Amino acid sequence: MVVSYNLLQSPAIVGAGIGGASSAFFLNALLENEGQIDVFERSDIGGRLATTVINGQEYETGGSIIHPRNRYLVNFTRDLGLRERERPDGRLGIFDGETMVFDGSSHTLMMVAQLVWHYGWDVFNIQNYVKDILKDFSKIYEHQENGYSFTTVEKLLSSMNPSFLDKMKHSTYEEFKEHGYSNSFIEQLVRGGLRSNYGQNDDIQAFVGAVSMAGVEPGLWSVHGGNKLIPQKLLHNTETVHIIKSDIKQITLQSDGIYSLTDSSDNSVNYDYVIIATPLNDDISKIEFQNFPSSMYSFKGNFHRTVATFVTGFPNASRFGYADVQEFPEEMFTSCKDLFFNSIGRQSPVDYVTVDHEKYMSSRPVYKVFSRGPLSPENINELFTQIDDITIVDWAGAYPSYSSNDGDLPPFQLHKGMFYVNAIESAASAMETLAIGGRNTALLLFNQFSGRSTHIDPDLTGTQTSSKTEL
Ligand SMILES: CC(C)=CCC/C(C)=C/CC/C(C)=C/CSC[C@H](N)C(=O)O
Repeated sequence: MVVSYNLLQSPAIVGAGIGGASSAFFLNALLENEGQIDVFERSDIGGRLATTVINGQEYETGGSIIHPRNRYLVNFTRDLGLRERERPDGRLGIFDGETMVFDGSSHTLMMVAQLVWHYGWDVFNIQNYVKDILKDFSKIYEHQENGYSFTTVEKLLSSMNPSFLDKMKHSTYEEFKEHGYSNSFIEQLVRGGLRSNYGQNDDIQAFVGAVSMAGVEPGLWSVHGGNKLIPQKLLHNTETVHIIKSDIKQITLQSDGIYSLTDSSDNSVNYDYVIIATPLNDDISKIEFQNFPSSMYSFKGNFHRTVATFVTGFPNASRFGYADVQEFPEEMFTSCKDLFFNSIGRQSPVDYVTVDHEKYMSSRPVYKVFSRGPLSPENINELFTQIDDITIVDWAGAYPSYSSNDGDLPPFQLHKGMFYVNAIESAASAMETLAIGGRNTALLLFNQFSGRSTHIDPDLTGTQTSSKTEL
């Protein structure tokens, strides 16, 4: 099919993280490298891709990781000439607030044996559970290859499998209980993973619970040099992208249907298409909407606060029942719902390489503690001894605060020519879901202005979409 289009103005993308960068990348491909895409980059770049420098070395602030079946992130990493970061081996432990209820070995086979000893067949069943969901989830890649786009998160999820919507209406605990998993498996491994990945407990909706379980599988990785290199290089390598360093504080709908973007210095620019790639939730968004109809979605949901406390020092081994600090696990999950911290993990710098392992082992260890609020000096002294440095990153907009029944989801299309990448975070917040949201908004914009209405909200249930490649 030949599509003719005439985009008179540059479209604007507000946000230069993974969602904004993938939106720009895919839109550029759809526009066949023509024209200009204005990307507004905030001055306070933080969020999931930020890094924290301690003692001259850079560490990932958030917990963002890549699953080998995250097609976009894997392809971006390869195509941008980036590579997987090497990682020192690590043991997993689970602390229930009193004692260590699981203490894993660093040897994979031994660890599997220990998991089976503790949790029985649940260990194998969870792998099949995640595999089955990932199989359906992967259908989105074919839909997007075929140029299909969705105006709502519900329609996008249903195109993968209508049952995904049901998962948003009950809790993770209920989901795994229904599937026959034991209480100890759910309360220790599932809850522990959720507390580490999303700072929340197993009472939140089950779709995010499933994504979190994909996030505790073996074989996950980050990018050498930092995950932030993906959006940075994506934007840099896309010739038609014009980066504007500016904080957009207001979007006004004019009487002629044009969107006027105003920044913190009161400069305004007009666009007929805008993609917003930053969370709009009331409690963290600084963007105000003017003159939009009252029927436009209102962003009442909150974002979850996670504090990352980097401690250079030694863990207080005896507090956790260890005779020696060497026995302390590299990654510690917690299973107690109201414990003052969510997880503790030994950190390696973003440029860690195995050949430097001895240097890494002989230097003072750096641990990252995730918690819901700031740790008190007593908290830190309970967890660590011989402390050299404490660096605190208060991450107000880590991921949405989920509930057990997330019904009212924000749409991808907020207004005729205004789209919203981060709507997808209401289903599950992860780098890959944001890349999918980014491509969906690029396709929506393109399909809309080129009149391809059959490619907007198609009913794909029961159809096997062809694998025809069409960006
Ligand atoms: C629906 C399922 C089971 C998977 C979808 C594919 C997907 C998005 C996998 C990502 C798994 C992952 C790395 C989860 C970690 S939690 C998110 C993390 N905090 C982040 O910010 O990336």
